[in-house]
Amino acid sequence: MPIKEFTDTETRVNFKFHPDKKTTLVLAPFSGGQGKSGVEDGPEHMLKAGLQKELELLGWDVAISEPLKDLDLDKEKKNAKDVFGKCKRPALVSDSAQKIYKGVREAIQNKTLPLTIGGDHSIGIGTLAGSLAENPETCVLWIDAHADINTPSTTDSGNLHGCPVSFVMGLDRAAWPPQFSWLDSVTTLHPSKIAYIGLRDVDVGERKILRDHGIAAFSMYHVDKYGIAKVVEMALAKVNPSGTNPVHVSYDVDAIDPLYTPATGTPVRGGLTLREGLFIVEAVAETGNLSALDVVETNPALALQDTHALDTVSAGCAIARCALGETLL
Ligand SMILES: NC(=[NH2+])NCCC[C@H](N)C(=O)O
Ligand SMILES: [Mn+2]
Ligand SMILES: [Mn+2]
Repeated sequence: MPIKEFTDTETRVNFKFHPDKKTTLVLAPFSGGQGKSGVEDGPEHMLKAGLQKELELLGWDVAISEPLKDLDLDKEKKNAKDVFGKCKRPALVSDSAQKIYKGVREAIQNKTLPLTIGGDHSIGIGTLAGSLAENPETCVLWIDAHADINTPSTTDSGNLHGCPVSFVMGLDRAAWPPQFSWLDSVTTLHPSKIAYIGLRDVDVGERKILRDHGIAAFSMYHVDKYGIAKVVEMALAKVNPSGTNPVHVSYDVDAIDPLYTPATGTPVRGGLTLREGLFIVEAVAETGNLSALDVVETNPALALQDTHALDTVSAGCAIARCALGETLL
């Protein structure tokens, strides 16, 4: 059978929340949620790799939004006073997340699917809050080696990219840096509406939070035990039992094994194969319920050789394409 070229606008996938196939690439070149610089260059690398054109070839109309355009990241990161308890750079992280929140809301209001490219995972505060503000029914798949659900009380590192989920859930509100109060006006994410896939490096405090709230957490053990197809099915059944709600996928490239995505700040061995990683978003695409996607933690500066950066960036682009229906044509 000849290989079909991806120029059709008709696909077997029906994006129920985006039947017109319009997306906004929300660029989030941000690194304040952790200590390593270079992760802010993720969006530029993915664009240089041709992401926009690739999505257009899949039949998507692509707009670009740059909510952090006026941010002087280097200058803001030097502000030594931006600390609250153990939390590093809360003012910078909160301000940037709020800008991304507005960008994501605007993308949804324009009837486009927000595809946010990071940047470190602290931007997930903004993207999830944006999705929830526009549709409180939104459920979440968090694809990651880490749970990113530390609170200002439980975090050891003080890096806010390890905390986004707890903020969006409104956990440990009393310990929040004051800058995050804008989140109070946004519907919080209910613990029954998030499932993790790919976990293998979860802090002690995070384990307790996951257990206490009965959060669906599929670790690499479950991937090995059940296979990735069954795991995605179980995760979706848990967060979206009716199958009718929008699904926001927040994808940390470190969920995939560092063999395939080495250029990332907190790599953990024993991860998803590249195919397992892509299968997750293909399966979500197939449900037709994808409503938003984040691809985060690509840090080309951490490559030890050229292929490391290329592999990581191309995996990031592949996640975006597969989520938007490439392999289901
Ligand atoms: N988005 C990430 N890569 N997060 C890594 C978090 C690591 C660790 N659990 C922390 O809180 O610091
Ligand atoms: Mn991670
Ligand atoms: Mn993460």
